[in-house]
Amino acid sequence: MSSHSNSPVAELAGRVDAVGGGRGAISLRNVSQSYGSGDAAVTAVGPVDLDIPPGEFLVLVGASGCGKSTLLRLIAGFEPATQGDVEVSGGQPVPGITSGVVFQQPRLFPWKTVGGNIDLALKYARVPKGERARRRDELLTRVGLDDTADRRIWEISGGQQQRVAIARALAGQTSLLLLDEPFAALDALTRERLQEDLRTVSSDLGRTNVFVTHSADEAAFLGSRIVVLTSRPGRVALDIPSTLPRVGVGADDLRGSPEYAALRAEIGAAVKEAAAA
Ligand SMILES: Nc1ncnc2c1ncn2[C@@H]1O[C@H](COP(=O)(O)OP(=O)(O)OP(=O)(O)O)[C@@H](O)[C@H]1O
Repeated sequence: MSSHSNSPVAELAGRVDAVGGGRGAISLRNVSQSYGSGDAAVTAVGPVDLDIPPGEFLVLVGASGCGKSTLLRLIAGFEPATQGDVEVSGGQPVPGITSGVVFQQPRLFPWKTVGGNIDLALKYARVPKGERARRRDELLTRVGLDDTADRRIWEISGGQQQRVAIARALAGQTSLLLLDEPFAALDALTRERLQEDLRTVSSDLGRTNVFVTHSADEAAFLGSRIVVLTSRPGRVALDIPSTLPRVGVGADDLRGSPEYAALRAEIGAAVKEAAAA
């Protein structure tokens, strides 16, 4: 078991979305995204074909500017693809409904308290008013932020703010979590701790995760499958299923294992090769 197997975030995962009916599945068919027109047109990504079954922890990795965030935005439904079909849970992606999103910066509402940020997410998730306070406290307890509901956002650390952002994403109880370099701005220790919590969460059945990163370390540690993108326009250069165990081994043991080292090296080499191609 991970050293954080009983962590609050892990417990929370058990409550998010029942498995079944293809919820959380992602299908990308011949998907491309371009910006601008004429000589100024830029194709950011594609064409990409990808099937992500429910429960997968897919890491998208590639050099800066290769289109990782663009692909994530298409899956979130923030913008329509210029070409191809994007389906989530068997239909069109709908922001805030078919997925929860965590960005590099927590993007919390600074004028609201910690609890107020979660309340708003519960409201958008159409959780009945009478249930919101209980659910909010439950979420905060389970991301390790007991007794912070009344704190202002600037009174808590960056790592704590990112925990609030994760709780907020989970408040919607979506079967898909999209994470765009969520730990990049954090110190190394906090980053490792949150990676461990997230990995433990993901080993619970039911939720699909798509996680964007530059880091081969992070990709090897987190992914049940790692997709390496080419340089812009990002296409699938390599699709690597991870054989690392997702439960039953501690984070330190995993990070110290030769299998992890080999996977990390394979990803690192593939990213370099794909960026140069
Ligand atoms: N709204 C937009 N308008 C014009 N160009 C865009 C837009 N969004 C992205 N691009 C371009 O598309 C390309 C891919 O950008 P994207 O942010 O998806 O890459 P990325 O792999 O996530 O980069 P990084 O790792 O640096 O965050 C870049 O060249 C970027 O400038």
